[in-house]
Amino acid sequence: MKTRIKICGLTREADVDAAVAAGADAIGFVFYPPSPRYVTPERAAELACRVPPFVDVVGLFVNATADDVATTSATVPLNLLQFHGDETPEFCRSFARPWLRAARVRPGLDLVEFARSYSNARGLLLDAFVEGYGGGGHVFDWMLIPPDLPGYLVLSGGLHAGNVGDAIRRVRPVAVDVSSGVEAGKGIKDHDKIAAFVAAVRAAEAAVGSI
Ligand SMILES: O=C(O)c1ccccc1NCC(=O)[C@H](O)[C@H](O)COP(=O)(O)O
Repeated sequence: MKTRIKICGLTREADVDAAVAAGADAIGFVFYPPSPRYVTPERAAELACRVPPFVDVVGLFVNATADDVATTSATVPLNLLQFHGDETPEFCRSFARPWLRAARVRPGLDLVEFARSYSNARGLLLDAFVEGYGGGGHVFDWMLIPPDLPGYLVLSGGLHAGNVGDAIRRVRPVAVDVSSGVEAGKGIKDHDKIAAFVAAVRAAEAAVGSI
């Protein structure tokens, strides 16, 4: 089965074009001001105009106010909201728009219980537990992922062309998400790394599919 790909933290037109051309299924904009990948809703709206139909535009929030989420959602044509902070299930559900719940994985976090409490999410994005909430370029221990995790699993955290094949073979996520692993610098994507990442995903899914 196809492993879908989200490229996150885009800030430039050329990088949006490169992600789309490489075959990304989703691109992500970070609406968290402390992040070096932060873009304003107005900037994201400009960038989103370059995204063709059937490529999702994902808006990422960390403990934003309901007004900020609503205002951003009215400014940018977001297909999915991604909540990456401490947002409650009620908060996540309150925008009448599909959403992803990020879980910052660490020992002791009951991921099955976490997934059940966010059962209305379109998917559970498993990321490393890093300072600054995300975008850290760190791999968490995939052995912490329970085999009976309900819902759709999006694997994130420190992925790159060199490890995403192993990630797909071991975890079998429905999608993978990457930011640092395809960058030349924070918020500056490396187009060769994007292409290499997508190629590695395609090679791995072909190999898994043949098993
Ligand atoms: O990308 C950021 O700067 C960021 C900041 C705060 C919260 C979340 C953030 N990114 C969320 C993502 O979905 C990233 O793609 C994910 O954390 C993986 O990042 P990386 O390990 O750098 O590939």
